Amino acid sequence: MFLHELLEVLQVYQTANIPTRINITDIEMDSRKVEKGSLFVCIKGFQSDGHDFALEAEKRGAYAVVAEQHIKTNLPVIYVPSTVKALALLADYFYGHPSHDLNIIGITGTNGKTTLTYLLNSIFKAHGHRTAVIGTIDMTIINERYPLSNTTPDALFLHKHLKMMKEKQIQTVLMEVSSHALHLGRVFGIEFDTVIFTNLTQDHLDYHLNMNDYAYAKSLLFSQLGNNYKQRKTAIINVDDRYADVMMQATGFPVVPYGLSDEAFVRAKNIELGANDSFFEALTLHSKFQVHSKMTGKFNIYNMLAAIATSECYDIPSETVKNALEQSNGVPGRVESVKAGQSFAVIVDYAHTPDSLENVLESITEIKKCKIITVVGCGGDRDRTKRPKMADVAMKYSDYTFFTSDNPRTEDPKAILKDMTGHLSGDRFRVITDRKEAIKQAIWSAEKDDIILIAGKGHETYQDINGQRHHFDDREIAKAYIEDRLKE
Ligand SMILES: CC(=O)N[C@H]1[C@@H](OP(=O)(O)OP(=O)(O)OC[C@H]2O[C@@H](n3ccc(=O)[nH]c3=O)[C@H](O)[C@@H]2O)O[C@H](CO)[C@@H](O)[C@@H]1O[C@H](C)C(=O)N[C@@H](C)C(=O)N[C@H](CCC(=O)O)C(=O)O
Ligand SMILES: Nc1ncnc2c1ncn2[C@@H]1O[C@H](COP(=O)(O)OP(=O)(O)OP(=O)(O)O)[C@@H](O)[C@H]1O
Ligand SMILES: N[C@H](CCC[C@H](N)C(=O)O)C(=O)O
Ligand SMILES: [Mg+2]
Repeated sequence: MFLHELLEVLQVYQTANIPTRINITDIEMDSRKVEKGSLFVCIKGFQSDGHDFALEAEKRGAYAVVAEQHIKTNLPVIYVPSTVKALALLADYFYGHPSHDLNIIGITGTNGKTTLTYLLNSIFKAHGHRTAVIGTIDMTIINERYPLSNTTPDALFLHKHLKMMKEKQIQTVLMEVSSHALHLGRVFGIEFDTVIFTNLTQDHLDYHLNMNDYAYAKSLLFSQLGNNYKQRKTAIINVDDRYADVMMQATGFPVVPYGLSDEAFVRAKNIELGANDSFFEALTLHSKFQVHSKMTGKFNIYNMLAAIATSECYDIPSETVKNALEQSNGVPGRVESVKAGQSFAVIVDYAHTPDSLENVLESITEIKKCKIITVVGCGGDRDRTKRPKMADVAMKYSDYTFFTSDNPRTEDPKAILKDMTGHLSGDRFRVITDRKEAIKQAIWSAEKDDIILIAGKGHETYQDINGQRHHFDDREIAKAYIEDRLKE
């Protein structure tokens, strides 16, 4: 592809010093991946600055560089105001606008994104679509799984893999869109067809200045839905959330409000929440049907309503939606039971925010027969202000809590635990830094009909300590200790 085409994409017309007939064979944002013929885009990061690697890119054979500040190199340099946006636009063009030919459903919100991608994936598959999922657990293209290091990968990765999906005749892509991704322009240039807002509660206040700043980042998904009103696009919004209006105001496209209040176009009535299942009657503008799901918790009713609202926009028959929801076994690491024949329940859940922890504990409280024992920690290098709040939530609902490490990352685990528990007193909790030991003690302390909640790491199969990932799976560890105890 000639450089002049890419310059047009960036609307850079003063090209006197740039030989425009250079043939660009690849676009890279990481100097270590540059090969002969690449266009290297310098991105300012949190650890390093891509502008410092232009020389390395040149040595590796780059043909040109895109930068937002002055750099020294013998290569032609295209200066732009934002290299992040330039990267997204270039990638979109270079890979042939793949998002235009795919049905892309973007989901944002503090909690429920992964769950919703799974529910929608089941529904769209049942409707006969070839699907792909991009999110926290991995990227799945039909049945092939690819690990990801971010919930929402960078723009270069996204446009490249959307092209791959198009080549594999994927029709529908279900994609989690994190607030970091929106703020850092990772989804810039992606043509979404449907966008969904689940909810907004506290998280990531290490990154966003405050809740309004966080809400603004989320609203970008709605404002970036486009402005070609001839296209069929929809925003599906949880109308019960206090930030619903922020999302609604950000788009001019039709909004389908869902929730439990009367304003919702897609609602649930006669909700019954069981220990391992739930029942409700779904009411939409066009249909009414009953759902008996294997998932429980009021928050999962919201997730199912969002899935129903979305399906209706695609005219998926309610029978298909009902069957897919009823057959869904939920999501790995989300309210996942660990069973090895013990007389008490063990639930592993990914709740890592005050609100999700409260939701899951509230649901467990509704079904409890005896004590609730919680094992929970907070991740390092993340929002510190959520730590005491999560501890308070754990104490509010649990008879006994083991506070322990999550992923300490580069922080001292003891300092994280001090942030969580420094203000607590009494004898209803213990601090055990070693997560394995905390799980062991929780399992050995449980009595018949108690419920143990192991929160925070869900599906994760590692623990990040000082940048080193060690194999660690709450479900495996819990199961092993239950089996040990049963042998006694
Ligand atoms: C804070 C943040 O989002 N950081 C992301 C960022 O990394 P960074 O800014 O540290 O990058 P950097 O190492 O400084 O590098 C800057 C530039 O220099 C380039 N470089 C660097 C070294 C070199 O030798 N040559 C070179 O060219 C890099 O390729 C890059 O273009 O860019 C990386 C590549 O895209 C991301 O993987 C990384 O996410 C890190 C791992 C992360 O933890 N992010 C979290 C906060 C995050 O994004 N989370 C959300 C989910 C949140 C949620 O909703 O729960 C997510 O979407 O994952
Ligand atoms: N709609 C919801 N509202 C509130 N809490 C929820 C909702 N759905 C799930 N949860 C809780 O939040 C946890 C995380 O759910 P899920 O993984 O679906 O969210 P997510 O938005 O993908 O999170 P992340 O930002 O980490 O990717 C679950 O384990 C559950 O405890
Ligand atoms: N996507 C979230 C995941 C948090 C999971 C929790 N186990 C932790 O490590 O803090 C984040 O990066 O903040
Ligand atoms: Mg997720």
